Amino acid sequence: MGRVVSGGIRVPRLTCLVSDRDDLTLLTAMADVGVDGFQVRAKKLSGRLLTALAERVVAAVRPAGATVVVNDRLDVALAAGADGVHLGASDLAVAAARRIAPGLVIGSTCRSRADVVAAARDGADYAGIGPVFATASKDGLPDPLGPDAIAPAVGVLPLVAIGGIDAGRVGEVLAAGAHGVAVIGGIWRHPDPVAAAEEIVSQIGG
Ligand SMILES: Cc1ncc(COP(=O)(O)OP(=O)(O)O)c(N)n1
Ligand SMILES: Cc1ncsc1CCOP(=O)(O)O
Ligand SMILES: [Mg+2]
Repeated sequence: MGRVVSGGIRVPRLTCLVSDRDDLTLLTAMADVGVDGFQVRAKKLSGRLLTALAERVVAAVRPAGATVVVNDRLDVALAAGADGVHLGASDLAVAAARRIAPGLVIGSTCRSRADVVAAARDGADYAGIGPVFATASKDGLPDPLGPDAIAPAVGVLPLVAIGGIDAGRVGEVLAAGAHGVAVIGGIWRHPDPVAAAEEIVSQIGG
């Protein structure tokens, strides 16, 4: 499902964000139905516990070929043997992460085409663009960008849309030019998270 974008790096089409509060026993089933990316995002865990969580996620989904990225922490991504790291505005700078880890997948949070251009210049592999829609999963974000913000940012890096995305909204963000989507509530707050993930996979198609 993921496609090679450069240097052999596959940027996932569907990234499921995973925290320590989620049912980790479902991860292998999600990977088996086609979730090709997982992001370990547990903001309150110590480095040690976050590493243990990331190792568990890697063990659960790597056999199916899914990519695992750690949110915020390059050191944890390296320690856990993850494929990459997702960096936001208050994390290590993309350029510094790229110097330290030439072979890792690096994602960068972006809110505009200018952000995406800067992320590409600094060595990012993909841009996480959002929040596209309103989200209940994170406080303190700027107003939703709306799906119309995607098209102007296309053509620099693969865009992974995030924020309020579920199976019913995947179509419009992909039509706007997003390469993929990243999801919390649309999977984990669904009564059947594996079925919800499979439905998003089917909306993305091959
Ligand atoms: C794919 C993707 N895009 C954006 C984000 C947001 O990352 P960040 O700005 O670092 O905020 P937190 O997730 O750390 O709260 C993301 N995690 N993934
Ligand atoms: C971490 C983050 N950054 C922008 S939106 C978001 C949360 C996405 O969660 P959901 O898929 O439940 O809207
Ligand atoms: Mg972050």
